Amino acid sequence: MIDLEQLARAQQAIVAAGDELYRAGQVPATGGNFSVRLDATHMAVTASGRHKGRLTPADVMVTDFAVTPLGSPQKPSDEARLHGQLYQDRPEAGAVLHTHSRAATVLSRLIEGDTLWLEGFELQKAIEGVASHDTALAVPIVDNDQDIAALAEVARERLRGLDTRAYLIRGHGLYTWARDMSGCLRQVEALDFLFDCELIMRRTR
Ligand SMILES: CSCCC(=O)C(=O)COP(=O)(O)O
Ligand SMILES: [Zn+2]
Repeated sequence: MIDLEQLARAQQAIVAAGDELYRAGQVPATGGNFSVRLDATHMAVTASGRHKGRLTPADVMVTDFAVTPLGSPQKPSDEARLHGQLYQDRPEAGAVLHTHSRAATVLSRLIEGDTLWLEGFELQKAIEGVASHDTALAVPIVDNDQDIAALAEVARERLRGLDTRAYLIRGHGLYTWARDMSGCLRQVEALDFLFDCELIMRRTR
């Protein structure tokens, strides 16, 4: 049984996140998708194809973590499986944001390996679990795939056993998760700042 007041709060949080992220250039042209954990098996997630800067609560639907809709005729985000999988595998995840910024898109293409290493930036501490600028922050990278089930399996294997709060899909964008939506928004902002810094440093090397 879904708690309807909790669902309404989740819908509001997702609508507000879309507005903030669109204004920040993080989700152009309907890109991106967002979710909030509702209970042990369900999430509130954006419906597919919506403009993320112009969401209303009706654009946020309930599915289980296997992406079966609950009481909605709408189609969930094409990438909802990636959200559900994170809630299944990461008990610490209360909210998940997927964004398509320029920096995430370009930097993930410039790196040939499967990891972006960020080191020496004070803002690394904005990521949950990071206590010092002095530790290297690893952001796993997986190759993009239009087959979301296949992409989900590759991401699950890549993340297995890692204490991370984010990964990049090459040429596509960022997934990040946190205890709640405000932590998740902070991580999107911090990671994108760090991606920008890394791009500038690579240009000046
Ligand atoms: C035009 S963006 C292509 C699809 C995508 O990557 C995305 O993030 C949005 O898909 P959704 O089904 O969640 O709207
Ligand atoms: Zn996407």
